[in-house]
Amino acid sequence: MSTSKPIWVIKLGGAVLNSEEASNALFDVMKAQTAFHFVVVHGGGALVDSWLKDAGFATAKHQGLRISPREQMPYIVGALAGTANKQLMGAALVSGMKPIGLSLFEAGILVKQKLKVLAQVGECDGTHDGVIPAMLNAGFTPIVSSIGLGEDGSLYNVNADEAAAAIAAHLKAEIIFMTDVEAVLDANKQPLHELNADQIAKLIEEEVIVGGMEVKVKTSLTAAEQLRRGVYISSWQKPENLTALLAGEHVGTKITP
Ligand SMILES: Nc1ncnc2c1ncn2[C@@H]1O[C@H](COP(=O)(O)OP(=O)(O)O)[C@@H](O)[C@H]1O
Ligand SMILES: CC(=O)N[C@@H](CCC(=O)OP(=O)(O)O)C(=O)O
Repeated sequence: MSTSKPIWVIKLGGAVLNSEEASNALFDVMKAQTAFHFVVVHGGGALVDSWLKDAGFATAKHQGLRISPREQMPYIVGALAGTANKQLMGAALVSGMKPIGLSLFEAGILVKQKLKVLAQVGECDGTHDGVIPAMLNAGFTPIVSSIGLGEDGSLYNVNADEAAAAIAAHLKAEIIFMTDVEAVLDANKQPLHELNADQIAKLIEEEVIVGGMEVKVKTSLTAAEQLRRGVYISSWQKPENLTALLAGEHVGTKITP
């Protein structure tokens, strides 16, 4: 099914959940941009950290991905597909949008286990039609968590940047990664305006880009290669960044294929 307008996938890092002002302002921008359809894909890593801590679990990451033992999944799913998703739906509603909360399955993305050592961490593994085009045509704004379902019906925790990129590829949509820093920073904490594959590999090797940002730059590079154009990483802290990016202006770091 095709849609009447170009689609933009907006990946929102989970820290936006701590700023009602920023999330409301971002949805105000989307509401005002009537020439586009928007699909919001969100994280919530910090919320998961706090829920797991409160429940008495230790949590660890491997190359930016949270090792997700089966017994922790109720908390991870509850935080991401529950509280984080519904909180953002509330913000969208306040901006006059009609939000619909989805997981990766309804968004058309199938998931399988990534690596045995990461337990219930999923990776995107194929697609089916999903409901997003129908929802967009019906006037809804999909708000998608990064919780996925495997073929056997078990729940998986997918990194939200990877989830957003898979949805954008599936929908043949454009994508913007909005995070809690203005740009990718160099070893002197200065913003990098543009990065290509070689520079990314070097900065990861030198451990200048680490953790969540390592996943984000790698995923952005794959998305840029698929789209055959630059993909931006910038901050949700300034909602005007989103307006500028939609107008084709340079904000933050451009990852080039
Ligand atoms: N070179 C770097 N430049 C900027 N941020 C970096 C860098 N390396 C690691 N980071 C960290 O990556 C974080 C963003 O990744 P992450 O927390 O996964 O974001 P999000 O939740 O928005 O997806 C930043 O807040 C910063 O702490
Ligand atoms: C497997 C994995 O690491 N999943 C992430 C999903 C949330 C996420 O990616 O949140 P941000 O976008 O806020 O970083 C996690 O559990 O933290």
